[in-house]
Amino acid sequence: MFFLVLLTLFLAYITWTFVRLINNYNEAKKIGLPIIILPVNPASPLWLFTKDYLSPILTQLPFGLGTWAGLAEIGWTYFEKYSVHAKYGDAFILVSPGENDITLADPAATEDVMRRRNDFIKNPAIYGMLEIYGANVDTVNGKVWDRHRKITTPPFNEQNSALVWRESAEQTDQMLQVWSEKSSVRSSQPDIHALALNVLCGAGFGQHSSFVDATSHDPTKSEQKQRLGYRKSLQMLLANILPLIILGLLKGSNFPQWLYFGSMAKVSVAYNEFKGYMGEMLAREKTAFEQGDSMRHNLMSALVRASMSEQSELESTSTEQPLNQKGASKPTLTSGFTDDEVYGNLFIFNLAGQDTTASTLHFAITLLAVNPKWQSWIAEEIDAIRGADGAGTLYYAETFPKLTRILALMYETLRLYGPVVVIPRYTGDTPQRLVIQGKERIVPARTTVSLNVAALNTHPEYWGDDVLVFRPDRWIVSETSSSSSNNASSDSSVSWFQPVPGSFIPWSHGPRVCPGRKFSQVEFTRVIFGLFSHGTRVEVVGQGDETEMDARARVMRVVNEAKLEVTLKMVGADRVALRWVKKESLQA
Ligand code: HEM
Repeated sequence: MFFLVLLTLFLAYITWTFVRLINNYNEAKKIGLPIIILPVNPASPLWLFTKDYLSPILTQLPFGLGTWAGLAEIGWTYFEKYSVHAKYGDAFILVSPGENDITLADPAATEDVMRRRNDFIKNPAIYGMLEIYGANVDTVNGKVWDRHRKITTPPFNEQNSALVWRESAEQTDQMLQVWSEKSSVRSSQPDIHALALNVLCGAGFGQHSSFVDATSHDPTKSEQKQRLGYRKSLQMLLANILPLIILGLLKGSNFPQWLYFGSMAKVSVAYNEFKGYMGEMLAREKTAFEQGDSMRHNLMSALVRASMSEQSELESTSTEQPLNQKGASKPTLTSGFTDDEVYGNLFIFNLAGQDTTASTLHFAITLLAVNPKWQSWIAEEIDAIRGADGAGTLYYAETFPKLTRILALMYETLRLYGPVVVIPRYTGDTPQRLVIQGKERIVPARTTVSLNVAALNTHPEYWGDDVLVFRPDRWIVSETSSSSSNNASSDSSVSWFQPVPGSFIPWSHGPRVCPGRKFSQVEFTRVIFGLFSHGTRVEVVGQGDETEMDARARVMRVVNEAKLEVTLKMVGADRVALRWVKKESLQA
C-alpha cells in the first residue's frame, strides 16, 4: 500500500513536471530566441540534493544527451564563461519545469535591464531570503526601494572612505607582519576574510579590532567581553549564510526555537546575540543624534543620522503622523527606517561587503604570486607614490586617486574572477518589451532575465583575442607623467580603457549599482598598496621537487576550479602555500 502511494506521488510529480516543461516551452517559443531545454528545475530541492551524484553520470551520456546538466549547476556561468553564448548567441532561453530564464550576454540589452529597475525587478521569492534581520535596500523594489536607497546612500561618503582607508592600512600592516614571520602561508583565504571583517567592523560599526587579537584595544573587561562577542557572532553568521537563510525562514514560520540543534542552534545563538549588539549600538546612535553629535562616520552612525533626519524632516512638514506612546513619530512608508530596517540594512552591508571584497583580494594576491611581472608593475607605482610623499602621511584623499595600477589590477581580477557571476532580474506580473540583439521581444510575466556577468566579461567582441588572459594593463590605455621619467610617477595622469556600456558590470550598473563600490575599491587598493611596499613580494611555495613553473600551473588549477559559494571562492584554498619576502635590493 505504502509503495503504491509512493509510486502514485512519484508519477504525479513526473506528470506535473512534464506539463510545466511543455507549457514553458510553448511560452518560450513565442519570444523567438534559441532554446536550451533543462528537464529539471535547477532550483528544485530534489535536484539540489541529488545533483552532485547525478551530474557526473549525466555528463557521460552518449550523443550529448546530458550536457544540459552543466547548465543546471549553481554558478555555471563562471565555468562556461562566453562558450555557451558562442554556440547559441548573445541571448538564449533556458527552459525548465521551473521558470523560463533568458540568459543575456548582449551589453545593450543588459544596460537596458539594469536601467529599468521597476520593469525588471529583484524576484521577491529569491531576494526575500536575504531579509535576515529585516527588509533592506538589497531585497526590496519600487517605492520601498526608493526610501531605502535614499537613506542608505549618504553613509557611503568620503569621510567613510577615509575611515576604510585607515582601517585597511592598519589591518594590512598587522597581517603582513604575521605572514612575513612564516616560511609558508596557507591561511591566506581565512586571513583576508578576517581582515575584511575587521575593516567592516571598524568602518561599518565603529568597532575596532586588531588583526591578531580582536580584544587587544579594549580598555575594560566588560567592554572586552562585549566586543569579542560582537565580532565573533558576526563572523559566525557570515560564515554560515545557508544555515542562516534557513534559520530566517524558520523564524518567519514561527518554528519553535528549542527544536534547533547542531549548527542551526549555534547560528541561532549568534543571530540573537548580534541583534542585541545592534540594538545597543542603535540606542547609542539615536542618543548621539538627539545631542547633535555628527562626528562619527562609520556606516551605522551615518545610517541612523540619515534615517532620523528623514523622519525629522517629515515630521516638520506633516502634522498627520501617527504617534507612539512616547510621542515620537513612527516611521511610515515615506519616512525613515524602523529598527528592523536599520538592522536589515546594516547586516546586508556586512553580507554584501565582506565576502565580495575579501574574495577579490584573495584572487588578486594569488594571481600576483603566479605572475611576478604584475607585482613589479604595481610596485613601480607604489614606490613612486611613497617616494614623493616625504612626510609619509599617505592620506586617503591624496593617495587613493594615484593608485591607478592597483585599481586596474582590481578591475582585471573582477573581470575574470569577480565574486558575482550572474545578476538575476524578474518581470514579475507584467510582460516587458526588451530590445535584444537589435530586435524588440516581449518578455512574458514571471520570466527571469539573467545578466550573464561572467560571459559579458569574457565576450571576445569587446575584450579582444586575449580575453582569458589576466592582463591588468589592458585597463590603462596611456599614462602620462609630469615629474618622472618612469610611467608610474606619483603625478601621472591616466587614460582608462572604456568598456562598451553593459559589458563590464562587476558592481552592477544603473540605479541599483552597488553602493559599496567605492568602499571596496578603497579597501582593495589600500591592502595591496600596504602589502607590496618596501620591496615586499609574494611567491608560490613549491611542493617536493616541483619546478617554479609547475608550482604556478598547479596554483592556477586551484584558482580556476573556484566555485560559487554565495560568491565565487577558491575551494580548498589551503592547497596554495605563499611566501612573503622582502627583496633587499628593491626596498624603497
Ligand atoms: C568587490 C566588492 C563588491 C562587489 C563585486 C559587489 C557587487 C555587487 C553587485 C553585482 C550588486 C548588485 C546585485 C544585484 O543587483 O543582485 C551589489 C549590490 C549591493 N552591494 Fe555590493 N559589491 C561589492 C562590495 C560591497 C560592499 C563593500 C558593500 C557594503 C559595505 C556592498 C553593498 C551592496 C548593497 C547594499 C547592494 C544592494 C544595492 C541595491 O540593490 O540597491 N557591496 N554589489
